[in-house]
Amino acid sequence: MALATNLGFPRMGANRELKRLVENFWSGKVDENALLNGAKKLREEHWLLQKNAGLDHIPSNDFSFYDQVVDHSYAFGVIPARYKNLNPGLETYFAMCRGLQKPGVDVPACEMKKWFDTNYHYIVPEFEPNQQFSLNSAKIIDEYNEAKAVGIQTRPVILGPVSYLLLGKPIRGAPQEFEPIQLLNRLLPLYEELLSKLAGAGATWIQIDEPYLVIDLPSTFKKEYASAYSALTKVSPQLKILIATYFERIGTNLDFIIDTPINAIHIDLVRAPGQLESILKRLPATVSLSLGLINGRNIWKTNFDAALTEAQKAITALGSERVFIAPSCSLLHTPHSIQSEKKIDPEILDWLSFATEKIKEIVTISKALNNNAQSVQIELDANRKSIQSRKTSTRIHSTIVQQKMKTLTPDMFKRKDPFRERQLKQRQKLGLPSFPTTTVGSFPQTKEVRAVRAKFKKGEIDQAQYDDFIKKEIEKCVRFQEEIGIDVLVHGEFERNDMVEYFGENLQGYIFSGNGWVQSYGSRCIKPPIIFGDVFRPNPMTVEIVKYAQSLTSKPMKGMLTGPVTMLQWSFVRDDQPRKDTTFQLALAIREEVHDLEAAGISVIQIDEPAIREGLPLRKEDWNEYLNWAVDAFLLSSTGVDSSTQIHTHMCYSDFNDIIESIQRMDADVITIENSRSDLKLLNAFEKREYTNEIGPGLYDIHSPRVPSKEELKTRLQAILKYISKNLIWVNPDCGLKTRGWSEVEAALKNMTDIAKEFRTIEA
Ligand code: MET
Ligand SMILES: [Zn+2]
Repeated sequence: MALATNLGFPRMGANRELKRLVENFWSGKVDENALLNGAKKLREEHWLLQKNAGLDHIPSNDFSFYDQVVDHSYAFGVIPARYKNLNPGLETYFAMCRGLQKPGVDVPACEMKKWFDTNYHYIVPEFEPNQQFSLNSAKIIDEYNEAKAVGIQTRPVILGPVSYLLLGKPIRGAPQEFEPIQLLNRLLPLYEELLSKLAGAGATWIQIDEPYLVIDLPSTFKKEYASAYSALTKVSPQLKILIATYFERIGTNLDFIIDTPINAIHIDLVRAPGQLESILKRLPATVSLSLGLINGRNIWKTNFDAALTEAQKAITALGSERVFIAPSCSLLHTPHSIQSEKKIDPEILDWLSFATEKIKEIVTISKALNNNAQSVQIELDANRKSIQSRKTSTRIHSTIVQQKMKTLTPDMFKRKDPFRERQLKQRQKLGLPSFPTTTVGSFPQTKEVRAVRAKFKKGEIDQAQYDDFIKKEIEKCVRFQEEIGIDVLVHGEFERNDMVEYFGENLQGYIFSGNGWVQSYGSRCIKPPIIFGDVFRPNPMTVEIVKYAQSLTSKPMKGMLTGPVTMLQWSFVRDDQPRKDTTFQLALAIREEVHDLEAAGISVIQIDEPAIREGLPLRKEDWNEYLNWAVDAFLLSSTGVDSSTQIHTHMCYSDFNDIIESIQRMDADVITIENSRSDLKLLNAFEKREYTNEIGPGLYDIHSPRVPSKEELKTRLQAILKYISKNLIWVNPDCGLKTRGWSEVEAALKNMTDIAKEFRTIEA
């Protein structure tokens, strides 16, 4: 019998109950008990949902209040010294996630990074050379027991020791030669202890995630993997170990684990379908194969016929008792269910499948394999119909778009003049001081702003009333920026629910879910729009608003757009054409908007590409192909302007060292970047490779409610000056301010502009 299995379920709940719960706890509206009870209820709901669907392996410990990696650090006692004096438990835990300011305490948060190539963020573990680990297995064991108490035998999920160490970084000041992986032997005994506790509690399977197995690793890692898994497989004969890989092909890294006596391997057959055959040939007779056939990163229905063909290959080679049917990765990256989607066009809704539906797909595929197709004939027929309907729908292809794509010429991918000449023209036109100040775009999306938008969407107020409200917000925002002396202003993005959704709503080829939320970091969720067809721009999207904002001030007002690669990365995208083609369609639409903004008198235009790096393929050999078209797409969107028009771009959470040539090739006149959470090491790239254009390295971290002091900002700017020449530096926060409150923003930006002014005189 092929088993129906899952690797992880989204934790937020059908209506983001977890978000509310956690945020209410942070603001003191509910106490710890209510938080714990609410979380327990959610976990139970999710387990039962999977059980009732008919899954054989249901995950536990896939729940988290913030992030599974920080949970893991907490469980293994990897708590940086700066949090050691806080109250143990949730205070320490959440301080690691978000920092903590209270009387006598002021600790910043840990660094946050993107989880491989997803838009999920994890908290980066910090290891000391002399790291002492200590096991606090309560969460993992309790959740296992909790499920058992409602009659569900779960398969606990934990992060594997090698990947865990590789995800972390040495603490500041650690000797150069120290690498966290050197701690493996010290860490393993605690894993053994944990596994033995789980076995003692009755667990029969454990899922150990080793996503690093899909990354390029030197062959010396065979030693680490071998020592880890020969130790862990010895712990208990009754506890079987599944090693999960996902997001890419395992490739030759299979050698690292194939000789260890593990019981099963999970592979991602959506991202890397080509790996099935070679793995089937090499799999030892004692090892089962978990087939990641259901896309855990996208929302389209699985093509059952295609999936069954693949699964059948595995069954023929291994026998059905050695085959698991599974999602490609944890379903964490998909929304909860399509059940609450009332507004999506029924034709398109019929093509979609979210986490809950994917669970059912897994079960149906397993049944078709185990019982014979007739037992699920209705489901198979319905699926064939949906797949066919999507293939042949007239809503997907637009001849106008196809036509436009054929008329692209090479000069649509470059600026008219080189940077130095543009810089002169822009300086003449804009007349900015040295150390010019700006912000990354958004200002606080207050409760009021969101409430008014909700009213508008429900039809409780009309367009004119809504526009009026937005205009007032813009005016307040402009006045504030003028008052504190910001040089390049923004309108504040109050009209935008989200930087991608807003543009998607104004483009053809997109649809929107009402409730398709996916966790991004902590309690923050995003609702990726869905690109289902050819993209084009029927009308200008931002011109009126930016024109209005410009009319309020004599200072330059920055037009604010989301770039093509980010539009792609943060949407659920078509899987029926190459990503490049979709991105170029987006780029062309943005190019038209840039053109219209310039024609409306806007001389500074920012095209945000925060996601360009996260789009990088996980395997280095695939990088060039991606970078070529990604940079081309940005160029296509941004180069149709006069040399005196200043193009900005913005990126966050990126390590630029290895893609600096591509960033240079993007040729933005100014780039603002995030660098305040991850020290200044990001700036190495700009220093060493002599990046030529202007740069605004984020002066402070906007992801935390802390207000940076002037001293702090000054020290940071001084440090930045060591990397970047003073006539190229811009002064700005490290990202948009929409998640912050006004009082913090006012205080922080005031400090920031004061420091810029000070530097103008010192450095003049
Ligand atoms: C994640 S990058 C955000 C950029 C956007 N312009 C903002 O300020 O919110
Ligand atoms: Zn950003």
